[in-house]
Amino acid sequence: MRPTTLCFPINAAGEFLLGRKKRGFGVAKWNGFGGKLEAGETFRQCAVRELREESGLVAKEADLELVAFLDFRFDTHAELDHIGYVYLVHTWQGTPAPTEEMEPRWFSAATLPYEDMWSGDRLWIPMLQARRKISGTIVFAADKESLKYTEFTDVADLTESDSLTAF
Ligand SMILES: Nc1nc2c([nH]c(=O)n2[C@H]2C[C@H](O)[C@@H](COP(=O)(O)OP(=O)(O)OP(=O)(O)O)O2)c(=O)[nH]1
Repeated sequence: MRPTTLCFPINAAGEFLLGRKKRGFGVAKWNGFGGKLEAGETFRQCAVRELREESGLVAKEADLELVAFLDFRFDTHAELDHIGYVYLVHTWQGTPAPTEEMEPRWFSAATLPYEDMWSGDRLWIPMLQARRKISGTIVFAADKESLKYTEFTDVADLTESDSLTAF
């Protein structure tokens, strides 16, 4: 699968904006806003575009704080393997609006709906809430849902890799 981006808008109260996905990969799950890189796009361009398309929020590339690099692997479905860059978004224009793809809602840090999120999220999202920057590997089992293996490393600094935009 193509490389992906994922944005989590955070408001002044520290709440996370999540959207409940109405279609596609991860349907019915709550998640941040993101999707696959399009040809010729940089990761930040993709992140800004997906955030706007899925939540209605308009952010500038410079307002995205890169906080994680995640390597998603599928034990028995290698065609689904992909990487993702994760951003926190502190500044934007507009207000969250439901779209045909996503229904947005604010959640306090302590009440994220992990039971209706990707199964690895409860492991790494709290690291981001603790203001850590991480690089991680998440291996899903044959059911494409449960976790087979995870590994997370703190990193001092993160930069998008240009080589990953060639696909
Ligand atoms: N929180 C979380 N997000 C994940 C995980 N795995 C994973 O791909 N994502 C994110 C990365 C992307 O933002 C999104 C997958 O991309 P997508 O299928 O929605 O891409 P898209 O919008 O371009 O595709 P589509 O709607 O046209 O099918 O899900 C995970 O384990 N946890």
